This record gives sequence, structure tokens and C-alpha cells, in this order.
Amino acid sequence: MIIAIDGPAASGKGTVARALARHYALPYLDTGLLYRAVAVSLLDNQGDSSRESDALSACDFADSLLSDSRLRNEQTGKLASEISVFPKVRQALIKRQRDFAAQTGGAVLDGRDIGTVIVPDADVKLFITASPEIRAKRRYDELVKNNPDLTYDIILEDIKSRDLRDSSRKEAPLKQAEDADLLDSSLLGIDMAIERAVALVEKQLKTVQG
Ligand SMILES: Nc1ncnc2c1ncn2[C@@H]1O[C@H](COP(=O)(O)OP(=O)(O)O)[C@@H](O)[C@H]1O
Ligand SMILES: Nc1ccn([C@@H]2O[C@H](COP(=O)(O)OP(=O)(O)O)[C@@H](O)[C@H]2O)c(=O)n1
Repeated sequence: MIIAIDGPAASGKGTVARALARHYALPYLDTGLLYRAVAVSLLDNQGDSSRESDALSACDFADSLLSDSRLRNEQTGKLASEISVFPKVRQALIKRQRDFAAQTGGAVLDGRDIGTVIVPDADVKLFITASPEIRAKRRYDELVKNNPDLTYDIILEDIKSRDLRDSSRKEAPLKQAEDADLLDSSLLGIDMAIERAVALVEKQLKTVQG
């Protein structure tokens, strides 16, 4: 079974995706980490983020970079959003994501274009969202521990500009697939969001199995 989860920044997609992976004993891939790794690799190469050729060279990163703590910074999220508009960058990361999805038994993947571009024939598709203010609060609480200079307003601005860039780009924009169920987690705690997600997965599986 392949479960595709998409949604905007800090909507809780990773939290739900990890829980579904545990629930159904499936491997999980956070595809945002790949774009974040390209961003950090570009910085390490002293590349220019406005040049597609520099961003493409940065796609050739070592796997060890995927566990680099710099990947979690909000600045890295912003840079990842900037380089992810480039078609050549998206193309360079497709095979890795599709190979992961195609493994025996299936997988859970989360990102922006999983249900629309990476695995459009996924068995289950969810689109997870929450209001920008609630997402900013969640991301702020998550990051302020390691970065006391951070402010809620900076994070809210960043989330709004990332939403706009991600959903208005030409190549694989962030959008709900027609056959995805919407899960708005704004007023749900983590446990309730996971419970709703499992219920939606079960509903979609029943529809597939007739
Ligand atoms: N339903 C929820 N209620 C409260 N906090 C949540 C909820 N879902 C996720 N979080 C928290 O919000 C932050 C962002 O969640 P995450 O799953 O990483 O989002 P995403 O993968 O969409 O960026 C994390 O600190 C997570 O623990
Ligand atoms: N499948 C994906 C995943 C991420 N991305 C880009 O990578 C950036 C970082 O993704 P992420 O999933 O790590 O971001 P958060 O939702 O964790 O904040 C996003 O803002 C997108 O621009 C993408 O274009 N396609």
C-alpha cells in the first residue's frame, strides 16, 4: 500500500505520516528533507540560489547530509522552497522518491507533490492543512528551543511566503490532488489528527476494495 501525504509547511504532515507508517508497518520518506539537503549542499558549495545550474549541481549530495542538523532550520526551509521551483532540481529527485514508493509492501511519503506527481496512482491520498497562524505557532514552538532569537512573526512571514511560492510555481505546485481527502488539523491535537487520518485511510481502502 502506498500512502501519499501532501500539505503546506508545519501542517503536521510528518507527524501524521510517521504515525501511519508505524500503524501500517510501512517505511516512511520525508521528501522535504531531500529538497532541504539540496539547499544545504548549495550553501556548502557557495552556489547561487537563483541559478538553476548551481542548484542542480547541489542535487549530487552525500546521503550523510540527510541527518545534518542544519536541515531543520527555517532558513533552510526557505532556501529549499526557492530551489524547488527549478524543474531540473525536481527531475533530479524524482527517481529516488519513486524507487522508495515502489518497494515491496509499499511506503508512506510526504511532501508537496506526492499525490499529484510522484505517485499519482497511490492507494491512499491525504492533504493535511491548518491555518497559517496555527502552523506558525507550531513551528515557532518547535524551533525556538534551539534558536532563542527567533520570533513568531518571522516564522509566520516565512510560512506565508513559502505557501505562496510553493503553490504558485509552474512545476509540481502544492495543491490537493482531486482524489485526496482533506484533513484540517487546526483544531485537532496530535492524537486526534492521527485518529482522523487512520479513519480516512480505512475509508479510502474500502472504496478501492469496493
Ligand atoms: N495536530 C497537531 N497539534 C499540535 N501540534 C502539532 C500537530 N501536528 C503536528 N504538530 C507539531 O507541529 C510541528 C510541525 O509538525 P510536522 O509534522 O513536522 O509538520 P510538517 O511535516 O507538515 O512540516 C511539530 O512540532 C509537531 O509536533
Ligand atoms: N515533495 C516536496 C517536498 C518539499 N518541497 C519543497 O521543500 C520545502 C521544504 O519542505 P519540507 O516538507 O521540509 O517543509 P516543512 O513542511 O517541514 O516546513 C518546501 O517549502 C517545498 O518548497 C517540494 O517542493 N516538494
